[in-house]
Amino acid sequence: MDPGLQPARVAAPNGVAAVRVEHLTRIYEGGDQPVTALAGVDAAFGSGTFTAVMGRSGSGKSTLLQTAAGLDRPTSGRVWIGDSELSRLSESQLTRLRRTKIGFVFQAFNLVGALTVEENITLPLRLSGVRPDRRWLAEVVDRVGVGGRLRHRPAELSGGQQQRVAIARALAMRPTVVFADEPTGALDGQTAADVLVLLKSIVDDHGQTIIMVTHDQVAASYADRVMVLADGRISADTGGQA
Ligand SMILES: Nc1ncnc2c1ncn2[C@@H]1O[C@H](COP(=O)(O)OP(=O)(O)OP(=O)(O)O)[C@@H](O)[C@H]1O
Repeated sequence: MDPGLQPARVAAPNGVAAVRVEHLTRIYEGGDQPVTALAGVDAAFGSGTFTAVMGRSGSGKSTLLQTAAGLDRPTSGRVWIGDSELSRLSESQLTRLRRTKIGFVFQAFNLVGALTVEENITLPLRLSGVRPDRRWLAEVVDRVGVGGRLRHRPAELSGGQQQRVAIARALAMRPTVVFADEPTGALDGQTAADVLVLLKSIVDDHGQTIIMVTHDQVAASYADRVMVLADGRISADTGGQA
């Protein structure tokens, strides 16, 4: 772990963390034996911070991301996105919150091949029926550097460009938090570095909050906090606890 890492800012200026999890537990039933993927995780992710979540395969990283992002319900424990506590929300409220407050970036980009770059970026807005904030969108497109490719299809772009489009799409709604699962896993070293510089600059310049799962120490070095999971628990954390 990089000893030069800065301690995380845990809370937003108004005292509300962008994301908070309390005693988060996820047990998968159904197999021969129940699997405890998360065993009571407590953590707060301050507004404007960039956290890398690391740990060996099977340590619970994806499960933490999925439950914190409201894609999966925990077995017990609670999750807040800003001041919304997810277990209090109905499925439709949760879907709305995911669409408006949360951005996702995945290893496999997950762009829609039949849509243009511009249509991909504005898809979350159309799905939520939200009127686009044209100035913000222009800023996002400019920031990720895909302005010259708006009418192209994803297949016409390089992997790095596709991931930049996915990042623009994740930011289109001005979400409270962006969850990124191995966002550079499919990219070569230089392209990965460019994408990580972009993510970091979005945190530094726009106060965006990013939680990124990665296996890669180099990728983690761009974050201002590194949290390590082992057997569903936090085994190391350069930032503050909840
Ligand atoms: N749907 C599921 N059903 C049963 N067990 C599961 C399920 N999803 C995950 N697990 C188990 O939960 C544990 C944590 O899995 P998780 O995917 O969160 O780990 P991870 O740290 O993200 O791993 P990797 O780095 O390999 O992606 C593992 O033991 C995994 O086998």
